[in-house]
Amino acid sequence: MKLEFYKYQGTGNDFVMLDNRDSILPKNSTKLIRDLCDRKFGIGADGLICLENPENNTDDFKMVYFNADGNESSMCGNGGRCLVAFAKFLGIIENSARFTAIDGPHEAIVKDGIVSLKMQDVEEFKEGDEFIFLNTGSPHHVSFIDGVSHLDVKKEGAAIRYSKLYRDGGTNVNFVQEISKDTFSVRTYERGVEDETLSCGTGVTAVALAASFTSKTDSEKVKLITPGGELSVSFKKQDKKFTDVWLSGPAQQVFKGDILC
Ligand SMILES: N[C@@H](CCC[C@H](N)C(=O)O)C(=O)O
Repeated sequence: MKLEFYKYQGTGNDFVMLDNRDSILPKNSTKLIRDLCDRKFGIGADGLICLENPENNTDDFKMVYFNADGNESSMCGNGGRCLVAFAKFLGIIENSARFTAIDGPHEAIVKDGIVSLKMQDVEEFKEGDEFIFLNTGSPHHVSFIDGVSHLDVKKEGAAIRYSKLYRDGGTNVNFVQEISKDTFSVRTYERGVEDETLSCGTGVTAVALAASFTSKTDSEKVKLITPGGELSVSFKKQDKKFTDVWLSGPAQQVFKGDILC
């Protein structure tokens, strides 16, 4: 079988993109997706995303996300932004989009190469010993530390992801250092990739909200510096509830191809 694919990246979080409106991806493709995402034997990516037909009259398309391990997972913020750029490339949308992902409906705007994606409202925070846990479409453990650039993120992230705190579903883990009152440096260990990725959209969203929740910032627009580039998150905070949450940053097509599988 020959599969046509596109490769996208958003601040270095990279994805195989399939136009699956005609169901080109066979059902139960866990091994195939894992093989396509393999960096030595396949295309190489942190995940694979299918653009599918919308399930209602108001959406432009539907998003289905798989981690590099081949399993369907929760929301991917950078992947959602890349999918919007892909939908624009395919001529499905112009400069705005509405779509549904596993965590519910999303809106997006494309302007000057920047894709801004509206994320779900957040009002549940768990405060632990030197960490905050919240769900921004995907689960995130956020830990504010010093010396983030020297950290062994794979080792320390895996220890938290597999700890008894998160035994059932696991979690993504973000290590964060404050640079200034509205700027934070973030490195993320991603569940389902089981390694550090260059950037994580739901992760930096969690970091921005956690920084505001813990009064580390009083700004409603936060800049996040990841190893793959810069993202921003804006929101409205009312007491401990966060609404109108937008994740913004670049999303680019890297190449297209056909792969035999
Ligand atoms: N890279 C993503 C997060 C993808 C989901 C995550 N690996 C999980 O399974 O929870 C992002 O940009 O949000």
